[in-house]
Amino acid sequence: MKRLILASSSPRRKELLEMANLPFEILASHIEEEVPENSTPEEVVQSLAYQKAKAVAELEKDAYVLGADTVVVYNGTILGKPKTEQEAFQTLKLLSGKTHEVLTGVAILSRAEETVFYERTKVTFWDLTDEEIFDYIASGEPMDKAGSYGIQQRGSLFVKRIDGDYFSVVGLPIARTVRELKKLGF
Ligand SMILES: Cc1cn([C@H]2C[C@H](O)[C@@H](COP(=O)(O)OP(=O)(O)OP(=O)(O)O)O2)c(=O)[nH]c1=O
Repeated sequence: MKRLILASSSPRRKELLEMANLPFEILASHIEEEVPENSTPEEVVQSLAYQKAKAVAELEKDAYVLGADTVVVYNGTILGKPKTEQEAFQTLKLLSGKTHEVLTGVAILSRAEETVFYERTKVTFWDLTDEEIFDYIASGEPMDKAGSYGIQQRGSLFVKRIDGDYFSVVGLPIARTVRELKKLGF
């Protein structure tokens, strides 16, 4: 029986992986994430997912360890979690009425093998009024989320169109992840 560890403190990733009906443990790594310089957003999410999984894989040598990372990309720029409410406002103002991409990188590592991939989802927002943005920030929802919104909560009210895996926007492309786990013998 193969052991699977989710290297994440995200309750959303835990819930999504639970849908797979595979037994797993959780061991979050709390590493200092190092963003590789001069790299594309696709490389960044895969590298960060790898770093999160690697930190735990080094401690748990007989397990498969899954790490993931989600970013929002607009106009080639990565928009991560907002550091301040002002930054959340600027981000949401930027995304208003436009289409952005959400990239989630996933790494599954064991001593013997590794799989790293990413999924891209395009999300189009309605035009947002400043009042809508202020109210949303006051709810506290944007602060721990890439791109300053959560599509699974009140952020859903901003979404006009989505093209790609919804669950990848929430934090883990579960269908692809399960397919990759099956290839690894789960
Ligand atoms: C765009 C978007 C992001 N998010 C979340 C997913 C991720 O949890 C978070 C991006 O931060 P991440 O650094 O990817 O993950 P995390 O810090 O929450 O968890 P861990 O590193 O321990 O695995 O933003 C949503 O919940 N909904 C959304 O619509």
